[in-house]
Order: sequence, then structure tokens, then C-alpha cells
Amino acid sequence: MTRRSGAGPRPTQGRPAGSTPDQRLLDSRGESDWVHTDPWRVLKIQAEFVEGFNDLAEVGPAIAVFGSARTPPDHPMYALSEKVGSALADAGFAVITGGGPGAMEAANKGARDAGGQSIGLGIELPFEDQLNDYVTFGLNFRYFFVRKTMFVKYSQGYIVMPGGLGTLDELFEAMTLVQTQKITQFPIVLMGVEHWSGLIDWLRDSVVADRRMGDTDLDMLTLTDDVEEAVALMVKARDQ
Ligand SMILES: C/C(=C\CNc1ncnc2c1ncn2[C@@H]1O[C@H](COP(=O)(O)O)[C@@H](O)[C@H]1O)CO
Repeated sequence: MTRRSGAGPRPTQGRPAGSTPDQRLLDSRGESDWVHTDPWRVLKIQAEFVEGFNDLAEVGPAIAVFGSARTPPDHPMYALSEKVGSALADAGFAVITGGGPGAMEAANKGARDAGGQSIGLGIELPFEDQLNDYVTFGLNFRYFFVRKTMFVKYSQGYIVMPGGLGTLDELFEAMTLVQTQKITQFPIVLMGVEHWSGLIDWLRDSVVADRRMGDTDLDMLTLTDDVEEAVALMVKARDQ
């Protein structure tokens, strides 16, 4: 795992081009060399947990903001995400994102420009290496599952901007953890009514209707376009 305070590229030396440790760990078709080193990888994974816990332990109340890496800076959702980051900082929260471009960058920008803590938990990807320029404290993880633990452990709630697979993964993981009571008092806000309505309708009309989810499971979600409402919910949960 690499760490940085302030902006700039993260080092990429010492790893084969076009692959990451996470990818090699999970790819059972890899060369046998990698298979034989799996037990040793456990130590690297352990180190990543230890470093993450150590570096994030002192972070105060924080909210994670997720959203598409592909939201361009001139998109209304970029502006909304920036507003979310700014309002969270004004309310005294640190903002944690995936440290990437798009909606993550916007939330980091909003938080940093408002004088708040702007944290990026990046992931080493074969095609993307850099934390965005608005991260004031950043960690870069090798392993997705270690990084996901950090989001859950060090944030008090999630605000989810429109996104794709990565965002949906983060959203559904949190929903599963709330449903199974692994995390409690954990507000989840979906920003962007137009983007999320279709998914909510399908969950209610198919998944809940077919009894594959509980009647009240969707109550854990708040759907809104209103930044103040989203942040007020986070403040209420913090004050409780
Ligand atoms: C695809 C591109 C860049 C990818 N870079 C990322 N950096 C950091 N975190 C990322 C990145 N891509 C996905 N994530 C995580 O998933 C969520 C966004 O995924 P989506 O599929 O775009 O919705 C995000 O919250 C991150 O945690 C191109 O530049």
C-alpha cells in the first residue's frame, strides 16, 4: 500500500505492467509461480489491513461519497457531488472517497475547498494509478476487499452519487451489511432521483414483491436531490 499527503502520482515501480496484486491473487489461471506464493500474500494482505487501520484510526467523523469514475467535470452530477463534499465539510465531517476521477474527485474538491479533510482510498488498477488532485490524505490499496473494509469501518454513512458497477458494488455491500445488522445506524443516501428511481422501482416491484428482500429493507435508503437533506441525515445519525 502506498500513502500520500497532498497531490501527485503514486509510485508504480516494481510491478508487472498491466496487472495488480489483487488481480493475480484472484486469477486462478495465473502462472503457477503465483499460486505457490499465495500463502505469503496473506502477510501482504495483513500488512495492508494494519497500515490502513493505523493511518485511519485518528480520522474524526467521516462520510464516504461514492459515484462514477466517469462523471466528467462539466456534468451536473459533478457539481452536485462537489456540493455534497463541501456541505459535509461544513458540517464537520471528513469526506472519504475512492480517490479516483469523476464524482469522487468532485466530492474531494468540495471538501478540500471548504477546508475539510479530503481523504482518498485509492485502488491499484491496471489502467489507473493516480489519486485525484483534491485528496489531502490518501492511501492506495492493492486489494479491493481490504479497501472496502476501510470505507465501512471509517465512515458513519454513505452518500451515493450516480454510478456504474463499482458504485453499485459499494452500495449493495452496505445494504447487505445493514440488512444483516453487521453495521447499525448507518444512513445511506442515494443522490440523483432520476438516476436511482428505476433501480428502486425494480427492487420494490420485483425483489421485494417476490419476497427476496424484506418489506422494510428499502427503508434504509433515502432518495433525494437535496444536498441539505442528505447532510442533515448524516448529522442526525452522528448526533444520536
Ligand atoms: C474507470 C476509470 C477510472 C477508475 N478509477 C478508479 N479509482 C478509484 N476508485 C474507483 C475507480 N473506479 C472505480 N472505483 C470505485 O468504484 C466506484 C466507481 O465505480 P463506477 O463503476 O465508475 O461507478 C467508486 O466509488 C470507487 O470507489 C476511468 O477514468
